[in-house]
Amino acid sequence: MDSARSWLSKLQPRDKMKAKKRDEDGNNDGNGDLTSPVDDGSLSDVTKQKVAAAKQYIENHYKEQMKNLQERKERRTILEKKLADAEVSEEDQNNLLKFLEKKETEYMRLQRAKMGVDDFELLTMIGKGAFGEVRVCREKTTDSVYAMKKLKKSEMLRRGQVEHVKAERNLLAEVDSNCIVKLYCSFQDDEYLYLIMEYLPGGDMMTLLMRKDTLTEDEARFYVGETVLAIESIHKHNYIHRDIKPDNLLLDRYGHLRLSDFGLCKPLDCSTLEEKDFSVGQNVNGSTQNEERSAPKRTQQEQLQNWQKNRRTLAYSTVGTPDYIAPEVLLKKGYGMECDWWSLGAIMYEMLVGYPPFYSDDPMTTCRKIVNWKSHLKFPEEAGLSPEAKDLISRLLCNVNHRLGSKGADEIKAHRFFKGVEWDKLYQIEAAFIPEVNDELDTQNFEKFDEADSQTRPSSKTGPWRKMLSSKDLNFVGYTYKNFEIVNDYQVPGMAELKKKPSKSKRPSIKSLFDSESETSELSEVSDTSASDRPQGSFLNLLPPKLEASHSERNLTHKS
Ligand SMILES: Nc1ncnc2c1ncn2[C@@H]1O[C@H](COP(=O)(O)OP(=O)(O)OP(=O)(O)O)[C@@H](O)[C@H]1O
Repeated sequence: MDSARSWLSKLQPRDKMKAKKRDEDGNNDGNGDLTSPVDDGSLSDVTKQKVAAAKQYIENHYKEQMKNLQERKERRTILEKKLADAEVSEEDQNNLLKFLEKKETEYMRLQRAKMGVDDFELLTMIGKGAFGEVRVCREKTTDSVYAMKKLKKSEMLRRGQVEHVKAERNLLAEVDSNCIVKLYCSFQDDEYLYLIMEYLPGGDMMTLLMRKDTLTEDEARFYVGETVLAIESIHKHNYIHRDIKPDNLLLDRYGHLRLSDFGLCKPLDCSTLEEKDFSVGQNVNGSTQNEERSAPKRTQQEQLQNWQKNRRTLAYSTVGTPDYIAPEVLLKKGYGMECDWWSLGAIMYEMLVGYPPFYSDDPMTTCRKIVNWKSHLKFPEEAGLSPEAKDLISRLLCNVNHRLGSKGADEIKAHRFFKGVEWDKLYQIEAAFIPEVNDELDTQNFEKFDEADSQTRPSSKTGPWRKMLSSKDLNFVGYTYKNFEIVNDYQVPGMAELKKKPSKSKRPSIKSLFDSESETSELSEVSDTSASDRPQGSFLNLLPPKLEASHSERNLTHKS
């Protein structure tokens, strides 16, 4: 922090000049000293905002620096240790250490280089949300393929989502887990924020469910299990997702699940409603519960068809779907991590029944049903759920106090629905479905989007929010980020090669000395290894013996 202070004191004279200029312009904001810690009420909002932004910038900068330094030290220690253990001549040892230092310097230079949208070739659109779009893209200098999520700043400001989008970036940058989509870098220009993520070509759970109608319990066990691990990993970092839904469960090329879309939750606005609005028999549209009850009861099949007809429209609408949101979140009563376990229950129900538990054609009615879950949670006979599945769902879709998971994910893992699941092997075994992916740009597992539609959208450059934006917009300070490991793999010539698996020769090759377990596993996340390179094992290993036969039969039809 000492260096932070000296950084600030260097800034002072120029900012004092700016403040003086503002004073002359009649925009007096007090003493004009940006670093003054005393807010005597004379500071303008703009100045306060600048101070906060500078503080955040400095904090991020030094946190990042410390992390880099630490990692650099660790890499050196690992190499030194490996060299000490190996039969390598002193000269080779020195050369390798020098080589590492040279590469480290190159990294630092790369890290300082500014990334921008022009560094990427934009390809097929694979997703559309309330705030922007997601596209496959290719980095021009390296040919590496990524997914680019582009978010409109004006939209973020208008909807008060700035903090949420920062949370998303922070979570992606902070949590390094197999279950979370990996962030490579983030940057911004005047109009947009950009997240460059790994491209997960397996599609999302919404698309899978729309293609399959329902999953078997064995298949659901696999996906619900991986979702449990994903939720657990964000909870461990003290994040709550609040908006877990099938659209946010992405599948990698091997069919394993990763959680995405943190912080951009857009719950239906029920803030004007109170519990009594949901409970006295009148729904938010003014129709009564009796009216709804008197409507002809749909069979499971009819309800499923109706849901599928409306599903995509709901997903791309600006309000989104409330179907998976916990009652306490809807009621804005204050909520904790348990709300994510409710969403898990709703998703599990949809996997097995075909539509979510509180589905209605009108989203506000869905909200009412969620809040009154006691009288609306029903399991259709036709769906034929096992008692274990019903029990788990019922223990997730219930009051916070009784909800499984409120004392940690282990409570859920221990439920009898998961009997036989080896949790620490879940991400290494064969997935329930292996997506068909023909090449790194294949987008067959995604919906087709109308390109013309995205280009005709009005530019925020002309809107009232434009005034608040500039590429140095204070609202978005601290958004820019680069993932060292990824830059490392792709941009430093020779480094990826150095991280390949050890050669089979008895004497370790110089290159193989760079290998470490964590490095190779990280590399396998992004490199083009074939499915057969994954650890052997099968989803069948997870299942209780009596379920195995039915699962393998289904595998024949689902896996091509
Ligand atoms: N890294 C990725 N790899 C592959 N597909 C992705 C990736 N990120 C997002 N998608 C696709 O884009 C869709 C929308 O992404 P996401 O939900 O993150 O965007 P959003 O604008 O925040 O949407 P929402 O309206 O749900 O908040 C996802 O459902 C998925 O199909």
